[in-house]
Amino acid sequence: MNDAISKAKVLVEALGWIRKFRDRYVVVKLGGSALDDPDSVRRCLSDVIFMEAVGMRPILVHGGGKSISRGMAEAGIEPRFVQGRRYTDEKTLEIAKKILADEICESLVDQIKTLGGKSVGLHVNSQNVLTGQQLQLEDENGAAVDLGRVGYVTGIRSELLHATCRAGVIPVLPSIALDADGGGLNVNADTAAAAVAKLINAEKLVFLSDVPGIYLDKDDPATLVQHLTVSRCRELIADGTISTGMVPKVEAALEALEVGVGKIHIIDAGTPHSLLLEIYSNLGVGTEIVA
Ligand SMILES: Nc1ncnc2c1ncn2[C@@H]1O[C@H](COP(=O)(O)OP(=O)(O)O)[C@@H](O)[C@H]1O
Ligand SMILES: CC(=O)N[C@@H](CCC(=O)OP(=O)(O)O)C(=O)O
Repeated sequence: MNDAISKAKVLVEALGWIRKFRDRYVVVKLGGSALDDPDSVRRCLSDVIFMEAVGMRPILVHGGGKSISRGMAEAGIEPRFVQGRRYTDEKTLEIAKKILADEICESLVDQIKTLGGKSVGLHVNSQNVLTGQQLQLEDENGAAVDLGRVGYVTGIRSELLHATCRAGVIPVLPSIALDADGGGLNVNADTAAAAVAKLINAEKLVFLSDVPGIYLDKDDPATLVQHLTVSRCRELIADGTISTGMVPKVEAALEALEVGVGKIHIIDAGTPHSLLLEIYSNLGVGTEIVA
C-alpha cells in the first residue's frame, strides 16, 4: 500500500510540472557520445514521447560527430578540428549529410515510431528547416581561419516546426543548414540546438550527453554542480574547468539564455529517465544553468 501511495505521489508531483509546461517548446539535443549507446537512445526517445504525450512540444536536434569521424576514416580522410569545429571540405560535407540526415536522423524517427510516437525528420534531404551562413573565425593573430563548409544557424522555418508540433509529431533535426544559395553547411550540433531554442522561444534547452552534468573537477563525478549562473560558467570556461566538448555546449547555452530561453539543462543520456526526472520532478538530476 505504501508503495502504491508513493507511486501516486510521483504522479501528483509531476502534475504541477505537466501543467506548467503544457504547450511549451523544449529543444532536446542528443550528442554523438550518447548516440553510441542504443539502450540510452531508446530510453531517451521514450522520455521525449512521454513529454509530447503530456502536452509539451519537444524538438529533437542531434549531432553525430563520432559517426562522421568513422565515415571519414572509411573514406580515407583524416578529421581535422579547428577551434572545436570540423574542417569540412565538399567530400566531408557529403559524408556529414549522409550520416546525419539520411542515417542518424531517419533511424531516430523510425525508433520513435516503433516506440509508439509520431515523428518526422526535417532536413536537407526532406523538408529543410535550418538556414545559415558560413562561419568566419580568426586565429589568435586575427588572421582568417579556413573552416570550409562550416556554418551557423541564422534562421528556421518556424511555421513548419509549429505546425509539426501542433499535430503531435516530434520533429527531428540534424545539424546541417542550407545557405542562401542552397549549399550545405556543417553546423556544430550544440550551437544548432541553441539556435533552434532561441528562434522558437523555447522554455528549455536540454543537452543529453555522456556525463551527468558539469564537474568542478573534470575527472571526479562527486564534484557535479547542480546549479550554475552565466557568470560562474564564464569563470569555469576561463580557468579551464570546463574544457573540450563541454565548451561549445556551455557557450551555446549562454547565448540561448541571453535571448530569453528559460533554462538550460545538461544531463546524462545514460541515466535511465534522466529527462523525465529533470523536467517532471522536484529532483534535478544534472546541471541547470540559469540567467
Ligand atoms: N567540467 C566538465 N564537466 C564534465 N564534462 C566535461 C567538463 N569539461 C570537459 N568535459 C568533457 O565534455 C564531454 C562532453 O562533450 P562531448 O563529448 O562533445 O559530448 P556530446 O557528444 O554530447 O556533444 C564529456 O564527456 C567530458 O569529457
Ligand atoms: C562543424 C562541426 O564540427 N560539426 C559537427 C556536427 C556534428 C556534431 O556537432 O556532433 P556532436 O553533437 O556529436 O558533437 C561535426 O562535424 O562533428
